[in-house]
Formats: sequence, C-alpha cells, structure tokens
Amino acid sequence: MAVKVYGPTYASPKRVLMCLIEKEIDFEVVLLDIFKGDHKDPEFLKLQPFGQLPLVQDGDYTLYESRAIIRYYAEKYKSQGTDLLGKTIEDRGLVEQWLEVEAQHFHPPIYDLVLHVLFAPVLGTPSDAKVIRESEEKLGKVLDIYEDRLSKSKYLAGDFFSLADLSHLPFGHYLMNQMKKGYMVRDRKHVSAWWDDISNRPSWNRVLQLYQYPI
Ligand SMILES: N[C@@H](CCC(=O)N[C@@H](CS(=O)(=O)O)C(=O)NCC(=O)O)C(=O)O
Repeated sequence: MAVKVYGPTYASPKRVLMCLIEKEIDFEVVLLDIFKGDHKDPEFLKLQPFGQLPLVQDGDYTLYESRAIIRYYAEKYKSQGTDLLGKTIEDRGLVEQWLEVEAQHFHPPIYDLVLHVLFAPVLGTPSDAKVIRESEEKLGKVLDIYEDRLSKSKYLAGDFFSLADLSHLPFGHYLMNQMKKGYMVRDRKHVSAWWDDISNRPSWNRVLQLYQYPI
C-alpha cells in the first residue's frame, strides 16, 4: 500500500516527497487547502493535533513532523535508493547535527521571512519591516557559517548528499524564487555552488513539477 502524504503543495511536506522519491518509495497524496482551513478540520486534528502539514499515513502507521518522517523513511529503507544517512555512525552524527542546525538556526529566520514577505500580503496579516530586517540579518549570519563549512565539505555532513542537505530545499526554494532574495546565496560562493548542486537533483525537480507551491 502506498504511503499517503497530506498537503504536497506546501513547503514542509515537500521534504517528505523528496525523501520518498530519493528512496524510491511509492506514495499518493491528499490535497488540503490551508487557506480554506482544511488543516484545522476536526477530523484532520484527530490525526495531527497541531493542525499542520505534513501528515503521512502508511497503513495503520501515522506520522507527522516532516524531519521525523524523513528520518523514519531514510532509516526504514536504508538499503534502498539513495543513502541519505551516511555510512558510519560518525557520518550519522554529522547528518543529525546539520539537520538540527537547519531546524534550529536556518528555519526560524527563513520562516519569518516567508510569513512577512510572502504570506502577509495574501492573508492580510501584518508585514513587519523590523522582523524582515532582523530575520535577514540572522539568516545572513547562519549562511556565513554555512559558507565556511561548505568551503571544506561538498555537502553539509561530508562528501555525500544527505537528509541534512535535503531538508533545506523547500524553504530555500522560497528564498531563491518567490522571495527574490537569491543574493543571500549567490553572494556566498560555496553556498551558491552547494545550492546549485542540491536544487538540481532530479528528485527535487520532480517534486516541483508535480506539486506547485500555493504562493
Ligand atoms: N515542524 C513542522 C512544521 C510544519 C508547518 O509549519 N507546516 C505549515 C505549512 S508550510 O509552512 O510547511 O508550507 C503549516 O501547516 N502551516 C499551517 C499552520 O501552521 O497553521 C514540520 O516540519 O512538519
């Protein structure tokens, strides 16, 4: 039975879709419309009490939190498709480190930029120039650390593409495209080369081809 992925058009679920494609795992999707409040429907909340996307259903097994889901499938199907976790426990430690860096340091400022630059005009919520300025400054400092790391290592965890790199694509795509802030990457030579490498993977282009972002 195929894995069911809820909310494929949104950014966080795209982490899951790319992982499933890299691991050659069949999936089907359930389209939901956040702007219509589908994710706050009582029936959905029974499955995902935080009312966020993605959610996956794999038979009787249900999982949410995109980074937990990609770790689960990368481990469950370690010997199938692309190895996204590295070969040694030391590799794995670095994959986990950079996954956490993405969640704790890269994601918060970029998420604030997405909300205040892209979603605010559509939702009629405030677009706070101070938040935008501070988020860009925070993200710039994070990308400076990435520039140093990627001057010594082709990918974040080492010489292999991993979940850590994959996890950056859905919101990095917003930065490079819809938000028109690609200069933050292009001004950093090694980050720029890394972004071109990971964003040109056939799996990511397949995700973009199948499921357009709502904004
Ligand atoms: N930590 C969660 C965050 C998921 C999340 O924020 N999803 C957004 C959609 S997107 O920002 O990823 O495109 C959502 O459901 N937002 C609706 C809401 O938070 O009410 C994960 O990684 O799965």
